[in-house]
Amino acid sequence: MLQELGKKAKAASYELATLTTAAKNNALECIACELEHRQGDILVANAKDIDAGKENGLTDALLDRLLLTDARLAAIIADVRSVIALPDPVGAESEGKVLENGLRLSKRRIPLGVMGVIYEARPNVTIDIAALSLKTGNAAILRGGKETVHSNVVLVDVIQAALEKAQLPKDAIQVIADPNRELVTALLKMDKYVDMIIPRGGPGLHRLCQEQSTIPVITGGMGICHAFVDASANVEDALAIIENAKVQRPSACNALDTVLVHKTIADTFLPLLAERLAQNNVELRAEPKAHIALSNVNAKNLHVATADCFDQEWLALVLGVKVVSDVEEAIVHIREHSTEHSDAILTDNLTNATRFLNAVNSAAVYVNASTRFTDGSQFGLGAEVAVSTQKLHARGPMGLEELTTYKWIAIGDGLIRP
Ligand SMILES: NC(=O)C1=CN([C@@H]2O[C@H](COP(=O)(O)OP(=O)(O)OC[C@H]3O[C@@H](n4cnc5c(N)ncnc54)[C@H](OP(=O)(O)O)[C@@H]3O)[C@@H](O)[C@H]2O)C=CC1
Ligand SMILES: N[C@@H](CCC(=O)OP(=O)(O)O)C(=O)O
Repeated sequence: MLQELGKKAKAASYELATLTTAAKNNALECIACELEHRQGDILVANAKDIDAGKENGLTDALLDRLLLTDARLAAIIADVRSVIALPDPVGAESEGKVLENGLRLSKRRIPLGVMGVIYEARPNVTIDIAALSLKTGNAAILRGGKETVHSNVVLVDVIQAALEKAQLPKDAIQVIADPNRELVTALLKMDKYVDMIIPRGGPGLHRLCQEQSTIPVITGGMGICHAFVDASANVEDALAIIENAKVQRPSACNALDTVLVHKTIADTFLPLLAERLAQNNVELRAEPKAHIALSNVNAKNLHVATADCFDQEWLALVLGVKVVSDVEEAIVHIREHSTEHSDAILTDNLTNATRFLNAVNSAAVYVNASTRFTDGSQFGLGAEVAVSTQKLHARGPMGLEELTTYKWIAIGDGLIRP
């Protein structure tokens, strides 16, 4: 079954690679219209996933990730239309030159081919990946989280119906509906048909891909994200940024996990932070110095940090807190504990901001802004296929450009190499 999926995806990818931008945009508009038209079916399927999720004891955060509503569907449709409005990177020529022998050379941007994407139980991701893949002339085989299988089957059915209306191969976007994990492992070996594997998920999934994949992998990895509050930070701004980064959507990979506070402001800043976060029921896990700074505060959610606290991606309303001597100690801590996803410095000191930007090598490094911005839509990329936490060939939110590669175009006139 999987081999058949791969074969069809490969065949579709050859056709997609030569489409005009207008044809691809037309297909995306058909998808937007079909999503509007089939809204009822989609919400019914999603309700089945939600009911099953509740029966299986999914947490509120995971149920929220799974849920579709009228408003969320409208936002998904708007995202498809924003991808239509973006420039198509495919076909762009660069580095054009004529060699002394007359050979005319240039680089032309082309699709990757077929992408295998394994991702969490979030139905909007299905549409995001499909839209970005189609706009870049790629085919995709999708394997979303098992909890979202009803939603994904209907969403891919909607996409395929729209592709047929647009007279494009429906196999451009296919779904693995069987939740058996052995199929994921089998997908990782389909190098004959699949050009790139993109796993969005936790360490178990990444280990599996590292050990089993015979196909290049771009990892959308977990985020252990930090904010360093420097001595010169604007207190009100710092409190608002930390609150946003921790509370606005704690289950996301770009949510904050650890706050590092400069020792000279620890006694004043930490009680204010504890008070602010208590209003949002955030639990603090404080290392000894931070715990002392909080000792006079009636912090009902305060706990002593255990050894592994600073290597946790909480995905919940929990925050590690530590006092550091200066920006250098903050950088050392981040190098040791960060997953190189998103890290921030909150400061009014230009020298320290510059030092942090140069020394911290995460996919997104922020000055005086929330780590929650690491997102394709927020970065103006329309959507994202994943937030890459590796160095090759893409980093951070992967939009259209990151789903392409290039080939050299060489035009001669009967030229031979002497
Ligand atoms: N950087 C990024 O782009 C993103 C990162 N994340 C990260 O993902 C994690 C949370 O998502 P969560 O859903 O819990 O992630 P999981 O890793 O548990 O699941 C993600 C997907 O991988 C599959 N999977 C996981 N382990 C295996 C395995 N051993 N064999 C086969 N398939 C496997 C799951 O399948 P199944 O359905 O069977 O469980 C699911 O489809 C966090 O760490 C978060 O930071 C999340 C979104 C985006
Ligand atoms: N794109 C996201 C971040 C990645 C994401 O979807 O995370 P998750 O909540 O783990 O599925 C956002 O910030 O909106």
